[in-house]
Amino acid sequence: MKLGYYVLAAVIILVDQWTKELVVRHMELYDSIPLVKDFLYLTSHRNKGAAWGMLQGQMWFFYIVTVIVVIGIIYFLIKHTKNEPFLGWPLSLILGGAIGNFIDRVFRGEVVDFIDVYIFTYNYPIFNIADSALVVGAFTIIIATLFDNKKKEEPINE
Ligand SMILES: CCC[C@@H]1OC(=O)[C@@H](C)C[C@H](C)CCCCC(=O)CCC[C@@H](CC)/C=C/C=C(\COC)CC[C@@H](O)[C@@H](O)C[C@H](O)CNC1=O
Repeated sequence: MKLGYYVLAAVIILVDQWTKELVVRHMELYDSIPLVKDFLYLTSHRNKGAAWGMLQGQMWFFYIVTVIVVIGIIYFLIKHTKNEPFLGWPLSLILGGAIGNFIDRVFRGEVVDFIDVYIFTYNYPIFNIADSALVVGAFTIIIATLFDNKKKEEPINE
């Protein structure tokens, strides 16, 4: 149970909450500031749901899922990072991201989003630092697990 993992999660939460506070304080809702024309904008947005605005307003569902995710990750960080050290930091990213959005859901009743990306003509749903940490953490674990399984399947060369 490395303290470093919790520090990483705490840093994610602080950066996430700080950026959301800046957006709430200095931007009107739906204000949009182009950072990179046709690609990256800072757009003040709110979401009462999950990814792609799914399950709008189902706050209790989100509270329960987040608490389960957080408890599961803390359990994993305590139990499993001894023999699988590579899992520690992606779990911390997910932990920080989940708590970051949880704080919004509890204190604002909605999540503050502001990272507005256009991939060619597709306007990807506006997200935030917490979402980024969640997705990076989740993908890292998926890929690491795939590689890990692949390694186990490879025949041992005599
Ligand atoms: C990142 C998970 C979403 C995040 O989950 C959370 O909080 C967790 C801790 C609690 C949820 C109740 C449970 C997760 C459900 C899993 C899920 O949803 C499948 C995701 C797949 C993934 C494959 C790539 C898409 C990702 C999309 C987006 C993020 O891309 C970077 C777009 C984000 C925008 O729609 C933005 O408005 C969302 C808003 O900020 C609230 N955020 C959440 O609900």
